[in-house]
Amino acid sequence: MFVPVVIMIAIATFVLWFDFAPEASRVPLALVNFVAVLIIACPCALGLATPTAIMVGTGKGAEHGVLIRNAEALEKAEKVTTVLLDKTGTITRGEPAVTDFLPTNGDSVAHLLPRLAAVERQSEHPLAEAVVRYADAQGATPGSMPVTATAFQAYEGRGAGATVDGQVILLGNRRLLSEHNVVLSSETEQAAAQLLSQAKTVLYAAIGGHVAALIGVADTVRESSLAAIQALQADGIEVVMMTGDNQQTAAKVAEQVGIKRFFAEVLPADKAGKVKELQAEGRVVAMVGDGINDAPALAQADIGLAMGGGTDVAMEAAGITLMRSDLEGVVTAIDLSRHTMRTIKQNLFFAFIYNTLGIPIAAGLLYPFTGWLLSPMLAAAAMALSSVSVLTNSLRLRRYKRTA
Ligand SMILES: Nc1ncnc2c1ncn2[C@@H]1O[C@H](COP(=O)(O)OP(=O)(O)OP(=O)(O)O)[C@@H](O)[C@H]1O
Ligand SMILES: [Cu+]
Repeated sequence: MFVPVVIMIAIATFVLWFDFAPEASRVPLALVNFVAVLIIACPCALGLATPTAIMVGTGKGAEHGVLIRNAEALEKAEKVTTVLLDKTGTITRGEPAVTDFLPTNGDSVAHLLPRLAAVERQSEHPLAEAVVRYADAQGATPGSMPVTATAFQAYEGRGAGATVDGQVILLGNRRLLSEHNVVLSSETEQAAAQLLSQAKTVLYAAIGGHVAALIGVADTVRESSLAAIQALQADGIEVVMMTGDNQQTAAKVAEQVGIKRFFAEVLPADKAGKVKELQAEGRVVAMVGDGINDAPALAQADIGLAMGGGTDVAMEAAGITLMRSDLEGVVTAIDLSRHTMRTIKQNLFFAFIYNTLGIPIAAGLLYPFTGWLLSPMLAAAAMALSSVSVLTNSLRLRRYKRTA
């Protein structure tokens, strides 16, 4: 579009000068102005406008621990209206630790713990690791035979199960037990409610179809989470939380960090669906997560941000990786995107104004009134100047400091 129009203007310039200029000088004048139009119209500044700003912006991001893998993420971040945060490992540290171990039917801890740990040793879930770590720290009864679990089964988003000493052991959330028709006594319910009220995750262990223990697991909220979430909200961005954890624990954590809307008990397979739901409400969604099961949601979101300490799968699915592993990076990414996009708009203006003002002058439009003509040399200088101003403007981004 641009090129044919410029060529047409150049040809028109030639023809008009040829027709209207004095006989003697009409060929050189027509030729010189023809060339001047072509030179001033050279869109090199236009071509530099976006990539230079993106380059400087990306470098600036890296300096602040925000690794931008694709330019598209940087361009889109300014349009984000909703930030969807995974709970575990994103808002919280993702270092769960067992704080309570409550046998519920008379079995001793020494009897239960090695059996439950044997099941969890075969699971890769962070909560399973917490149970194993706890069991190891308690020192499984010395001299006793190591317990082995067979027929291990992982229940996605619910827990795990295996057979130990010929008995089926189930370990996971409430849903896992309900699905296996294990009923809870009212005392057990109360003990669980007590743990839940402390923002702990409760794991229910059933042996042979009966509840045998409750395990309380705590994961602390990162110190920086609250401030980052408040900064986003102050910017008019809605912050939503999503987790596979239970309703009560989710509500507690959300409350601690000032989040009003959250989705709890979301199965791993449904996480991407939640992103779609928000997008269907007309929101531009940035998803922040760390786990393997966050990857589809990260890919579905308009921008995916992965925690640097998280899984490789998450980082691969995300356009941006936060090296400092805290939510500050989300604020920086969005703020940086705004600055970069503003720079790009200014650049396009600079590039465009040179061309649009330059072309008519080069064509000799002002000649009849002022006697002004743009020699090809000046045209070349003007063109170079537009590129220089675009570059200088992009380099201004190097002084970027986060404002929020
Ligand atoms: N190996 C396991 N052992 C015990 N409980 C488990 C196990 N795997 C899953 N669960 C239970 O299922 C729930 C959901 O697990 P899921 O992996 O979907 O999310 P999450 O780890 O709780 O957190 P988030 O979604 O915030 O990253 C856990 O909160 C836990 O109660
Ligand atoms: Cu040029």
